[in-house]
Amino acid sequence: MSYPHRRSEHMFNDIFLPEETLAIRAEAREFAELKLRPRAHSLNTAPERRDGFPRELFELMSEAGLYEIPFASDVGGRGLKYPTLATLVAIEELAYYSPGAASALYDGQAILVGKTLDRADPALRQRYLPQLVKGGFVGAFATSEPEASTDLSVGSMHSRAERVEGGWVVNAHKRWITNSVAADLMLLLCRTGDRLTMLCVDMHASGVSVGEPDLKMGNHAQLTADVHIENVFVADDHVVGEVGGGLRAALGALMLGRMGIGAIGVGMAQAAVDFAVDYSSKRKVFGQELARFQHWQFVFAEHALGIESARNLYIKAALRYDQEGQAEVEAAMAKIAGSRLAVDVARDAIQVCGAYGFVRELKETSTYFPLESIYRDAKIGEIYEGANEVQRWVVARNLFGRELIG
Ligand SMILES: CC(C)(COP(=O)(O)OP(=O)(O)OC[C@H]1O[C@@H](n2cnc3c(N)ncnc32)[C@H](O)[C@@H]1OP(=O)(O)O)[C@@H](O)C(=O)NCCC(=O)NCCSC(=O)CCS(=O)O
Repeated sequence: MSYPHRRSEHMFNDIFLPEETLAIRAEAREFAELKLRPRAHSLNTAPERRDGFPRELFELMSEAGLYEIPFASDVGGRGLKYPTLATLVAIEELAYYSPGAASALYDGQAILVGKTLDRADPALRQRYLPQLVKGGFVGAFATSEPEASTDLSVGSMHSRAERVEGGWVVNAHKRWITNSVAADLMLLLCRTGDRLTMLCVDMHASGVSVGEPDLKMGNHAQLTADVHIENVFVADDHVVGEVGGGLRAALGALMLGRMGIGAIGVGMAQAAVDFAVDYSSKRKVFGQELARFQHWQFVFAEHALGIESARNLYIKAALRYDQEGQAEVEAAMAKIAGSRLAVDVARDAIQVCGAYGFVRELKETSTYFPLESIYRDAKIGEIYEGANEVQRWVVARNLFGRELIG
């Protein structure tokens, strides 16, 4: 396919972003154009397979230094002043071509795994984070279970670790675990008595097994699978944070992950708008271009407004986090706005493009079309890393107060 002009070039001004963030956007965009774009169609449409982990892309991302962006220089990172902001801008650029790859290889690897390790105790952090920054291992972040995901309370969690001398013996069954088919290390949330604890588990230990990847509606580049852990020993020095502090560790990382989902939604929405605006500016019906119909002008003007708002929201969430170390409400809002926008834009973009929106590959001309996969990929944003209903709850309890809302 021929790629459309990016409307964000003249519609969105990064005027208040620091120079370092602008440089990261340019760098990530160049990487996405050169390395991701040629692989995007296959990544976004090939069905999930156990041997389908996009290792080549993972290695290209490592070589390009993309995993250095979120971290401080003592672990080999860039040592940026606004690392979260830079990370989110990079994730938006990756998601423009492949939301699934952006989600698995950046949100999952760099944010959920990387940022959790970043806040682990110094020895564990130094042991693993420099390796992650160099692309030395694939990580997985495991909170969800067959019957626990939105509700991560102790009562709903079945995975558990029992105290033994020098550490813990773990028995667990986790579900929807991103990157697990290729993971070397997994951060596991489990019960330790009446509290939850996060443990760092060697995925090559005997007793760890990973199922076949799930066949999902979208995000095919993001492989998820069940993980079973039977009587695996985890030493005390592989507890992430404090014993009993696992939910705090998980929710702290998920808060950043939710900003990432917001940025992914913006990248997808921008890609869909760019394609649809190009198409509707050229395609004639009843003697005039689709874009001349006021209906479509209003629809896409609303979506331009939505992109402007959602992009500014994730930027604000990241900036606040970089300055104050907390941005729970902004992260929740950024996730809702970006993920909802992606679904809405993808639906309307397909509608205006008709069959050229619905098709994945036109056989007559061997041409690929992007909207079909964007529509499929968009839906999960409203669900994972804390369903949008939970995000509304987070906003509401800040609005009304915990005494009333809980
Ligand atoms: C539904 C919830 C919002 C309910 O939360 P709770 O009221 O049960 O929890 P809190 O009392 O608010 O907090 C518990 C604990 O965590 C600490 N905490 C909370 N927020 C933060 C934060 N932003 N940063 C750091 N720490 C935080 C808080 O201080 C408490 O610590 P202590 O107990 O005092 O030590 C909540 O349960 C929720 O958000 N649920 C959704 C869970 C979720 O996102 N599930 C998705 C799982 S992962 C996934 O989808 C796939 C990932 S993928 O592969 O991409």
